[in-house]
Amino acid sequence: MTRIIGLISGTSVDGIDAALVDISGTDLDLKVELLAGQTYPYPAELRESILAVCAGKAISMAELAELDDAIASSFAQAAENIQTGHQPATLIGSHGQTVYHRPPIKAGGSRGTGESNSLLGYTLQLGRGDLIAHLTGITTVSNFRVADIAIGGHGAPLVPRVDAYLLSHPEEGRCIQNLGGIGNVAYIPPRRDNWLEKMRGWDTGPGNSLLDLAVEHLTNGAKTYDEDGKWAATGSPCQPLVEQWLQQDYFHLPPPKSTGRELFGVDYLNQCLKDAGPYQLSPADFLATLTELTAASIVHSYQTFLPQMPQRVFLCGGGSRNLYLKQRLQSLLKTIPVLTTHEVGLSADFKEAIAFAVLAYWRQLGIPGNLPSATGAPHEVLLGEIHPA
Ligand SMILES: Nc1ncnc2c1ncn2[C@@H]1O[C@H](COP(=O)(O)OP(=O)(O)OP(=O)(O)O)[C@@H](O)[C@H]1O
Ligand SMILES: CC(=O)N[C@H]1[C@@H]2OC[C@@H](O2)[C@@H](O)[C@@H]1O[C@H](C)C(=O)O
Repeated sequence: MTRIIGLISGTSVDGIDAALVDISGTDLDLKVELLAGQTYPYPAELRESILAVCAGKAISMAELAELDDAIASSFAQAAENIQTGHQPATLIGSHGQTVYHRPPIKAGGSRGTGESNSLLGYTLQLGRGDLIAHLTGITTVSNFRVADIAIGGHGAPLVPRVDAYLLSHPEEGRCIQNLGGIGNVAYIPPRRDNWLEKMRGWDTGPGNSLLDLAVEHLTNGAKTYDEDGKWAATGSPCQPLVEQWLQQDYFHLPPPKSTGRELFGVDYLNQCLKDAGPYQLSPADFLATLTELTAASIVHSYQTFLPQMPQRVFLCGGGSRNLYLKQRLQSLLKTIPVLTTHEVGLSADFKEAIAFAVLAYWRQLGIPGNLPSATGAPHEVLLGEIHPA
């Protein structure tokens, strides 16, 4: 058994999710016990700087270096805090903070952002692992995405392989739907025959990113999200707008595929606001319409790209607390029950942090972490760079 800390700040940039876990086994016998989970909000100024860079602000190399180390220090502090009252951990898996993600393009294809001709993807997670290792005195694995990207994969999503071993079922096909800033799905067929090869995974598109940006816009920054989806629930979706927005290229791109705030960010929201102009929607109707787009884009992607629909859908990530979004997903999925991973014993809030603890553990054991059918990489590969303390 190994005691490990998993750390991630996702595309919502709401803070650092830290999980302290005990891990044993390797794949089908993999066992994870969550001892502590906590979200540590970024200092407001640091969050602002990160969001500005994510939105495309140009900064100098000196500023980049400062940002990298400010993030690493916050991650190290989160690792220290999560161990309070527990026996110390011997390993950290730190995802870091994504500030840029560019999916690869197939020859002759387009990634939809039209900014480069190179074929490989590129991704940048800040919060350097060697500084986290130095500050905590704990060996740290970081930079998980780059090895998959270097061989032609998207480097995302990476959690599906962990989902496979923690959430597969002998008879039931399952979708594990993360609703972070960006949404992503892992489809796990029943655990028989070549079930792992039959798995699928991809980024479904917006999770909370458009909703959060809209709430910030509509409240002049007073609120950052719609708690439990209460505001949106008082509105009604504008169906013609949803249909129009569903025409967007990304939703029709076959998986494997990945995306980020580069696509579903501020510019995207501004276009949505523009499109909504002629309909004169109330703020609640606008939020309900964005929620409907989020739910419908997810369900359409299952209907279009899965070999068969799952028997149950399990939500995780902050958006699983948005009851209106959950209700819309349930309504569109009709008889397929929509639950949360919490209901099958895995924290819906800390699953991503737990996953990076598992990926660090696999890296140390020499076990590959990517699932080629989800990242599009040509083969399995070891993920992460090890920084000894
Ligand atoms: N009670 C709640 N009601 C509605 N939405 C919520 C609630 N709690 C959290 N959220 C949403 O969840 C978001 C954070 O989710 P999460 O931490 O899973 O995202 P992330 O890890 O940053 O993203 P990603 O998975 O894309 O990397 C918040 O920005 C907010 O929109
Ligand atoms: C580049 C990047 O940080 N991608 C994130 C993002 O947030 C959700 C979705 O887009 C997913 O692809 C990924 O994170 C999770 C942890 C993953 O790799 O599975």
